Amino acid sequence: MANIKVAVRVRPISARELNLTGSEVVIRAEPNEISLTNLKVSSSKAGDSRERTRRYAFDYCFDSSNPEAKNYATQATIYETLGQSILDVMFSGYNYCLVAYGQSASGKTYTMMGTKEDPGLIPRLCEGIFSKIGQENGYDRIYRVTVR
Ligand SMILES: Nc1ncnc2c1ncn2[C@@H]1O[C@H](COP(=O)(O)OP(=O)(O)OP(=O)(O)O)[C@@H](O)[C@H]1O
Repeated sequence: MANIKVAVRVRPISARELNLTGSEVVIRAEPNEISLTNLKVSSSKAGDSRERTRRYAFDYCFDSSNPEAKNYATQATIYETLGQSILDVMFSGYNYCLVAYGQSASGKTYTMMGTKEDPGLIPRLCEGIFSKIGQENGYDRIYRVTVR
């Protein structure tokens, strides 16, 4: 199993971005692939050396661009897909590092922390840690949880 996994999440277009002229790139997220279509490049590509559609593969791709869509990835979806395996690794005694990377306003804080009403990965993981400890039977293990 690879030691590093990369997940991409597509957030909704903001009102500000909608008003921007020139934001003519269409994003599609499949479970393991993101494709970006530059609408400025014609489908025939006549006289244009640029690719109209570029595809990028990742371990996980979450489409949170449209809450009405069937495949909309909620905060719970992200936790169920990533969080559970993180807990399994942690409870097997390994260290785990979770990093959010992306440009400003791309949704790092929303995904990691979320809101009070709809928490993100970190609060859900904290709950998961304590609920897993609570499920452990017997007194042969002592857990020490620290926040640094
Ligand atoms: N999946 C999402 N669904 C709905 N809204 C989102 C989502 N992701 C981000 N947003 C909204 O987009 C805005 C920017 O997100 P956020 O603050 O998480 O970005 P950031 O990457 O942490 O930015 P910065 O690096 O500048 O701190 C916020 O208003 C947030 O609520």
